[in-house]
Amino acid sequence: MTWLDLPDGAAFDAWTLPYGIFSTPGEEPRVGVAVGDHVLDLAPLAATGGLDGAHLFAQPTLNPFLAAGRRAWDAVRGWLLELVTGEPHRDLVEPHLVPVRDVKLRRPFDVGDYVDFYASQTHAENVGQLFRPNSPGLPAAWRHLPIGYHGRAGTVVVSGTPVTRPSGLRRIGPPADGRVEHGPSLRLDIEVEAGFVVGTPSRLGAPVPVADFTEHVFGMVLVNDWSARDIQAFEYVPLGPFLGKSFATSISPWVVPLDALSHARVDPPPRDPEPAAYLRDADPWGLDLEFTVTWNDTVVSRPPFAGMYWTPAQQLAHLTANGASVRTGDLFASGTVSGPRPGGSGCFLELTWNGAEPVALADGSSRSFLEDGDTVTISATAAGPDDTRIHLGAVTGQITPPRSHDH
Ligand SMILES: O=C(O)/C=C/C(=O)CC(=O)CC(=O)O
Ligand SMILES: [Ca+2]
Ligand SMILES: [Mg+2]
Repeated sequence: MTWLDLPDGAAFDAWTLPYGIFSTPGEEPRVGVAVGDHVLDLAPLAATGGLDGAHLFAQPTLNPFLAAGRRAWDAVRGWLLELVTGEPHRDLVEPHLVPVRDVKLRRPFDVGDYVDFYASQTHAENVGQLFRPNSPGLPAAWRHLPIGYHGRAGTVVVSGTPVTRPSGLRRIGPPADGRVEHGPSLRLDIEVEAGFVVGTPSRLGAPVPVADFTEHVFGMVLVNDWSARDIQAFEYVPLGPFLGKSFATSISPWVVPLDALSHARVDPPPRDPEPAAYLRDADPWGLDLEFTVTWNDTVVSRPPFAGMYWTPAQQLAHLTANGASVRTGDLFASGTVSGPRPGGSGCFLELTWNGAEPVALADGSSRSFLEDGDTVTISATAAGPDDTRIHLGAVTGQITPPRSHDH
């Protein structure tokens, strides 16, 4: 279906066509589209190929293209699909393919507001048991609305950015001892999530109906919501996560357009109770995505996204239900993706049951939480055309030691 010579394996195919920001030595960062092991340099291709709006791609961020809206996104994707599938376009396209090994990938968009949800029932029940052993499993509101919190947009970093181990106040010893100390986190964790990127803004005072999701949301990134469990567990009552998560949130460099996920739509789980009218959808859909979590060189889990209780469209409807508006570049993440079966944990808190059941890595070592020098890579696939699975890229990060005066 494509004239491109694509490598086998984990690379993007000629259908996914994700957008990112890349630079080459001595040149300005600009918009690229990933295919195989190449990046398509969109601005000069659009200029020579006669596409309107080439200026949207000679930019150091995707925001102008995100703001251009659904009709522009559809037009550019249609044009790209035509170019990569039609052999006659080869001479036009080939001069604008840059080997991915020669480029530096940047944070793909300027993040407006960042919201993190809590949509996996398994994750909510597990964290409930571990953090609140004497309380009911799910919080009272959980089945009525998609619980979330506003996170820190300014510390959303692109894949590959080192993550410094945060320091903070945490309990030492049994809670009954009441000892609290300041120091480097001893329970540094990951959270596997899908992040949704807003293109078209909404108006202040005008909630976004569930059915309008695709008018506003451009696409998806992979998210690692790094979490310092000891700092979080001490600080979060009653206002929620603060310093335990705000030090860094990593996203993949490539934003996969929603249209590339059209074959991955699945029915969400049954709802009980029936949600309020503003959260109902005539045609509700979740996504069949499968994540893979690699800790150093060992695959430690494969969290499935299809069973997430609240859908991205319900999350956007909820986020705006009080009249709060969204802006171009806003990011909202699904919440930790943990499936009900063994091997599906989306964080190490659950995988190792708060350290009680360490995991063995391929090098013979074992882990409960992250150590300095550890690298975690989260990749994902989705159901694609013709029963294929498409690759959605990866988000990776390595832990660097705490700043020296924090010891
Ligand atoms: O249940 C809690 O107190 C905390 C839960 C989390 O840390 C998870 C969070 O950030 C939301 C999510 O990713 O699902
Ligand atoms: Ca999270
Ligand atoms: Mg975070």
